[in-house]
Amino acid sequence: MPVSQHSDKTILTHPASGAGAEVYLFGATLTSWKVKGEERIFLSEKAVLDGSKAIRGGIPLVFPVFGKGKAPHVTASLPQHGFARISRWKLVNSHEDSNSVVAEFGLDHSMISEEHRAMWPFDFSLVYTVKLSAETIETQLRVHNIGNQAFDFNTLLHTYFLIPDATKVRVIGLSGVDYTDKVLQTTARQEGDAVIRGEVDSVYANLAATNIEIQFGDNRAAGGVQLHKNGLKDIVVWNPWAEKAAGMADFGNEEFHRMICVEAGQVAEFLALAAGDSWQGSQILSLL
Ligand SMILES: O=P(O)(O)OC[C@H]1O[C@H](O)[C@H](O)[C@@H](O)[C@@H]1O
Repeated sequence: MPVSQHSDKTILTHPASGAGAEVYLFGATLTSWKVKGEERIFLSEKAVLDGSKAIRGGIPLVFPVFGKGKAPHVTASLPQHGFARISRWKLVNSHEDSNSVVAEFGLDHSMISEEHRAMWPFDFSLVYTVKLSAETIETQLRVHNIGNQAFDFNTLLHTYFLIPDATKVRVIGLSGVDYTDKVLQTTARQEGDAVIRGEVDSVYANLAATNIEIQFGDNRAAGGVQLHKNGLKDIVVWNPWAEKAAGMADFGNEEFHRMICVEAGQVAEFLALAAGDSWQGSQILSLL
């Protein structure tokens, strides 16, 4: 079966190509994308997969706040990155056509904990669609305001890429973009490709470009992944490096060498969604 449901996760298989993906219902977190015989998504060997905390790796979904909300904003008491990544979603639909296999996951206000509902009292519905094709995977989030009052939200497809060597990776497509460096607590303009030489936590705001490349070395021959984004203005680049990694219980001490997060979303500013309105954003990953 191209889409099979197990107790805790959904497995998508693209029969003609052998490509595959796995999505945990907890957080609708995609934890694996295999294409051309290789895993492309980083999942920590220490990731907790029992639903007791956010999954360390894959594509956690950030909603409705990025990082920790700040008073007096209504998101101030929510956990870091919101509740979507720590709520149990359900598989609402699956289908296939000649090119792709699709699974759709849903989360709405009736499915989140009482505690989170009290912290963020809006009526919403999220639909997350994962579309696996022979050489690409598309992940799309739709946000529906089904209540009678407007709400603000951030969202982010917090993608952890599995890479051969963090010191060699280049993130292409950010040159000339202003960013907030959360490590140095400064703002700057990116000149040239973004590279990793230590802890990186940068929020690039309002990119005109829609294609970002995660190139594994100095040229395309080194391989890599293209991230094509749609309706998502901002990009976050993150690598915790040694010291932060050592302080994270669910991240192996040496794992920072083989991962980079390049995260497409709406985080520099909140988006406002009027009662009855919907919004959508997506990314398509493909190999370079
Ligand atoms: O540890 P988490 O809550 O999963 O957050 C992991 C990281 O997510 C984003 O990339 C943020 O920019 C970082 O500041 C944060 O450390």
